[in-house]
Parts: sequence; C-alpha cells; structure tokens
Amino acid sequence: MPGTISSPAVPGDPQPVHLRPTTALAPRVLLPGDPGRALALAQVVLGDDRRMFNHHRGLWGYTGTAHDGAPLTIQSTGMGGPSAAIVLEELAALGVRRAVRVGTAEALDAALAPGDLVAAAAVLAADGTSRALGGPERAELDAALTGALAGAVRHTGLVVSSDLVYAVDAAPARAWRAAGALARDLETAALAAVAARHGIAFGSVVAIVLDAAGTRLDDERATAAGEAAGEAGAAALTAAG
Ligand SMILES: O=P(O)(O)O[C@H]1O[C@H](CO)[C@@H](O)[C@H]1O
Ligand SMILES: O=c1cc[nH]c(=O)[nH]1
Repeated sequence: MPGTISSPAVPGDPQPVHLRPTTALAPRVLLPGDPGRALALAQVVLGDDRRMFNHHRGLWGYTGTAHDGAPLTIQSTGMGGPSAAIVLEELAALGVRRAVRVGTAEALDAALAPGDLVAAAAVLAADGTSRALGGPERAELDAALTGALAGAVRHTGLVVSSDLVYAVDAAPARAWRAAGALARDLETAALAAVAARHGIAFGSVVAIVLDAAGTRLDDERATAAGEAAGEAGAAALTAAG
C-alpha cells in the first residue's frame, strides 16, 4: 500500500527502524550508552576512514577500520534496557555477530574505586527488559570476550542491571551486594538477553563513575573512564578474534 513499508517478515528479526545506516556495518560492535562516548571512541579506535552512519533518535553510530585492520562499528544504545534492546535487535538484523558493551556503572562493592574498570563475567537480571525477553535471572557472558577483557582490567565478576539510576529503596542494592554483585548498570542484562536470542557473542565492561560511598567522578574523569572501557572493549574484540 502506498505510504507503508512491509512489516517484519519474522517476529524478533525486524527491519531496522530506529537505526538508519547509510553504509554497511561491521559484524563486531562496541556498544556505549552515551552517544558522546561513541563519537570519542570513533576518534580513538577507528582509522581515518571512519564515518557516522546513524544519528536517528540521537543514537550516534560510527563505522570504520580498527587498528587491527578489520572493520569495527560503534553504536550508542541510549540509556536503559528498552533502548538498548531495540538497538541490538536491529544490529542483529544488520548482521552483527559479536558485541561488547562499553559502559559506566555504580559500584556496589566498596573495594571498587572511581575510575576502575569491571569486566562482567555474568549479569544478574533485575531489570524489566531482560525478563520480558525471557532471559534468565543470571546470565553468563561470552567466555572468550570476558577472558580477553579480564586480562585488561582490574576486576572481573558479577554485575547487576536494574531499571533505576535514582533508587527509591536501598533494599535491592543490599541484596545484590549480598549476591556478590560488584557493580550496577542499566543495560548489560537486556543486551545479554537480546544477544542470546540471536547467538551474538556478548561481553560487557563498565567504568565505575560512582563508588559505594557515593563519591561521583567529575565529568572529565568520568569521560576518561568511559573511554578507557571503550578501548578495553576494542582490544578484547581483537584479542578474542
Ligand atoms: O554510560 P552508559 O553506558 O550510558 O551507562 C550508564 O550510564 C547511564 C546512567 O547514567 C545508564 O545508561 C547506565 O547504564
Ligand atoms: O547506573 C548508573 C551508571 C552510571 N552512573 C550512575 O549513576 N548510575
């Protein structure tokens, strides 16, 4: 019918709607939440052939050749599980096979210092999106990517994903800490659930921007920490080949 486009042929395998790529994408991708981090990483980990391929919905995406000579895409997911799930679902339809979230997070473990990087070996799903997708309460992330990240960062372990940055109740954080979670973000669990549905190898590394005592990094140091997570993610995609 004029003025319409064909609906997805296969439920769960949609035509990209929120991403509008203007060029082919790489089969491997870094997934920062923050579009600004996507731009900063594009300038650091991609060569001179880098180009922006998406700005629709403010989801800045870049693609080019990484320092290992292979194509690499960097796509921001926005904040929260629902946005992240949309983005990875559409990247799956666009052929992505390996993905690493390169994010920021709040520490639960008092041993973590602001600026520390944490590789998520596993994620506890305390968010609505991963549960709506039928994901497990606890998901293990890709062993090869996690192993490569673990070699580059100070902490590797359990991360939890929730739906609230501004919590209204301290009890959940106490329970996550008791379960051994080192840090909390919003997207790792949702991305793990989408990745599992599509057979995408998925890892996650997060920079601590708020410690367990409530000390928050200033903008400059938080930006640098997020970029360090991004560089660790790019190196892990190379190392885990
Ligand atoms: O810095 P990014 O990757 O966006 O990740 C974290 O920062 C946002 C909250 O400040 C949430 O998206 C959270 O998961
Ligand atoms: O979940 C998060 C991640 C980064 N910073 C926060 O304050 N919360």
